Amino acid sequence: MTTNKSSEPAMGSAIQETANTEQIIIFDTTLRDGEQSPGASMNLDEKIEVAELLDAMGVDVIEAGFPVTSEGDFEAVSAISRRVKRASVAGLARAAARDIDRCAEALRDAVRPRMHVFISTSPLHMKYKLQKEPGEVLDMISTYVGRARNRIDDIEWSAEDGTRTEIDFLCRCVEAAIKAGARTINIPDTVGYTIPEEYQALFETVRTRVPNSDQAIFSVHCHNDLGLAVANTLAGIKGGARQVECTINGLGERAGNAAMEEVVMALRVRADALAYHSNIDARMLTRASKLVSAVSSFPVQYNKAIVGRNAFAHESGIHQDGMLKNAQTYEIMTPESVGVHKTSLVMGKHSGRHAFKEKLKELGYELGENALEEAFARFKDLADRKKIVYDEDLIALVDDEIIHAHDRIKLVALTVIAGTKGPQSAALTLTIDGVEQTHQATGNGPIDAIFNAVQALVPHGAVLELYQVHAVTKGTDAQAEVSVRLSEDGKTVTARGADPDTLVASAKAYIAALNKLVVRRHKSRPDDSLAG
Ligand SMILES: CC(=O)SCCNC(=O)CCNC(=O)[C@H](O)C(C)(C)COP(=O)(O)OP(=O)(O)OC[C@H]1O[C@@H](n2cnc3c(N)ncnc32)[C@H](O)[C@@H]1OP(=O)(O)O
Ligand SMILES: CC(C)C(=O)C(=O)O
Ligand SMILES: [Mn+2]
Repeated sequence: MTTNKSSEPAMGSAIQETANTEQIIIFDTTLRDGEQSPGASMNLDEKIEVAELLDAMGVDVIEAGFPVTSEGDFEAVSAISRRVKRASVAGLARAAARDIDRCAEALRDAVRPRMHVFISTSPLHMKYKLQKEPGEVLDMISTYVGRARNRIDDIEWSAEDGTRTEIDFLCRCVEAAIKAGARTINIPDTVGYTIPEEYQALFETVRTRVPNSDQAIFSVHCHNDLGLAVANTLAGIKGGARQVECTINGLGERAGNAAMEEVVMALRVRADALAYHSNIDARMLTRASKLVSAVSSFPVQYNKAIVGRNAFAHESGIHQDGMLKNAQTYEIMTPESVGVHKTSLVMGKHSGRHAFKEKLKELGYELGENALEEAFARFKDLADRKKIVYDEDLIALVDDEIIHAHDRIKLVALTVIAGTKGPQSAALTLTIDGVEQTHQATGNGPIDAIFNAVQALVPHGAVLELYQVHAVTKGTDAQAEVSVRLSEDGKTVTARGADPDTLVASAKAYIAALNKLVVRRHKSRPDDSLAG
């Protein structure tokens, strides 16, 4: 489906160049926090493939894993460190000697290694999880950030559960981390608890109150427990954060992390309101989404922003009409800008004439006004009965329309009683040369009953040589395509009928074959009457 891609910018929809805006560092944690999603484990080769794609698409920091957790994680971080040449490669470590030493070892071959040390700072986490006093945690920050810094220059420190931490204590922790050598300070919303205004204010306060805060880059790391991960991420940026931690498809613990594709495109599409940019090649977002979905076995929800299969699909007639006139009426970014080949105008029961006509044109059909109206009415009827109307369905429908426009026998109605308790019966109404006639017949099965009813209404001596059914498309609501071959006086005709109801398709096919036979007969016996 081709849509009119007007170059005229619509309000708020312009995709702007990023030259004069500040850069946001994109820290991808698909391979670490993303892999913490239950059931999302990836093997080594898969992780390497994802890391290479992240590197190619312009991710600044790739968090490759948590080396102390297992041999597999250690090997993944080591292997990715050897492969990735452009992005920084990060490994996670608790505030513990073994974690830090293992992490440094795993990052040994990285061109740009980063160690990410974390410890909880909220009263709840310190008391129940770590079972440590705040003073002990403060000391651990100094000790272990310092230990990490002795091994690697680029150290990030995270205040786990930062958004539920007392602000004075948080400021003291951040100050200690910077003093011990941390270059990046991450204040995660570990449990997805914060709201945008609060998160923005948190960054503003910490940056104002901590001495030497300008020596560090502040980072956001948001979880989606309340569905606010991306909103909070953007608020954190407004509060002064310049690094965003995110994952492809929003994969991550529980409800997931902020989705990279959403953050990147929010920055691009709303560059007028948010004066920042990332270095991500957005055209690779869809590919990355598909890869991560495949390797993690996590399906992408159909209506997922940016990368969901419906993100650029339109079914409603009014929207489709708008799209055909100017794509910006219903799209705030082009599908191409995120690597989707093109907008799709999905044909369904909400579609209108403009889209139907356009779709037929694309399939190679130019119908006159009357034929188009008739085909449209039949399409609506089909769409009412079928969830998705595929191109093949439309082709079957229009071919049927074109082929049968001049038929002398037409199907009007069919009611069949079938099931275990026979005999099966069919009540069939046809128009024969414009006159409506009905007959009820029984048979050995519903198809036999239908064919007997046809035989009664249009008596003929033709022999049924073939009856065959196949599905036009997939799914239990697929159209059945029935082929029927009849022979009479040495003449053989074959015809097809399609319908989601196999019995109706059978009746159509039989009637279509009779119509062809009538045409043949007509040539030798022009005055032949059809009705029985
Ligand atoms: C918010 C996040 O995403 S944090 C990252 C979460 N990711 C993971 O947990 C990855 C997988 N984890 C694992 O494989 C294991 O938990 C390991 C290897 C890390 C540790 O395993 P174990 O030694 O068996 O400890 P376990 O996981 O049961 O408990 C965690 C221990 O670490 C301590 N701990 C937790 N966080 C930290 C921290 N940041 N710094 C120091 N100690 C910490 C806990 O207090 C607890 O200590 P305890 O044994 O003295 O009570
Ligand atoms: C390890 C940290 C950064 C984390 O994932 C979180 O707090 O959510
Ligand atoms: Mn997290």
